Amino acid sequence: MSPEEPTRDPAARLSVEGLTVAFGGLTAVDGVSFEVRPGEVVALIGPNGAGKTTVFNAICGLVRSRGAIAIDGAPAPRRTANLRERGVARTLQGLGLFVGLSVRENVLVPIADHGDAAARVQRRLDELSLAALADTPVAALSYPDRKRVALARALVSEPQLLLLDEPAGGLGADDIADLADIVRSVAAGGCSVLLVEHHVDFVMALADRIVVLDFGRVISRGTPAEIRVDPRVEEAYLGTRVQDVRATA
Ligand SMILES: Nc1ncnc2c1ncn2[C@@H]1O[C@H](COP(=O)(O)OP(=O)(O)OP(=O)(O)O)[C@@H](O)[C@H]1O
Repeated sequence: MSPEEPTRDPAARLSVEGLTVAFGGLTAVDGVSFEVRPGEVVALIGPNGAGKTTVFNAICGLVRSRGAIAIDGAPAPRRTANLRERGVARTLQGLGLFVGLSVRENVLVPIADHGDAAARVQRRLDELSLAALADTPVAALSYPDRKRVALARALVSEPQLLLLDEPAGGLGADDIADLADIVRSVAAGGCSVLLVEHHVDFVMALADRIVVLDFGRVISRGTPAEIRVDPRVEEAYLGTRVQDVRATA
């Protein structure tokens, strides 16, 4: 296994090449390259501060970057507002929900001007077991329920590329298992998924491929089975998460 990017796939849904992001004197992301193919689940993992969220933010045009980011072979839009038109949706670590609005109103936001919006919203509410909470204000929901609302809101626009920032964070084992099922079914429908995640068991069970970052650079890439036995990953984590990685082997 090598941290080098394999030959570029012209059919990649997301292609990131030589991505570099600097904040003042700090190079937070340094020459990162990877691809996500249609229907594939790719996870970005790495220790705190490795640059994972910055890669996401660069893909979404939220930070200035160098290098090339392409969606379906064409340069990614530089403005977040245009991502949806290109079939991209993301969830945020902070969820970004309108807590005074109901579940249904929150999920409606991205497609409010579509003629079939109500039916599409209902379908996502059913799929994510949120129908019984449809008219409840988000402020009254538990954190796991709020996370499902954020996922429903991302899915309602029927994205071709779904970016998930720490989707398992703050969830218990049952909710994580449900989440893995939902992500698998989204990918089985052809949507590509890129996720940033600290929950190693979740990643190992779900991802087709993993890209490991440390200090802004790709230090390893491969299947979960390859990542588990890579000494470079162990060295980067230097602690309990490596034991987690091994425990699932
Ligand atoms: N807006 C910013 N201004 C300055 N430095 C930043 C900014 N955003 C991130 N950084 C720095 O860039 C580096 C990468 O941060 P980033 O949040 O991408 O890491 P991460 O791998 O997502 O970490 P975590 O797992 O803790 O969320 C860190 O050193 C961080 O302090």
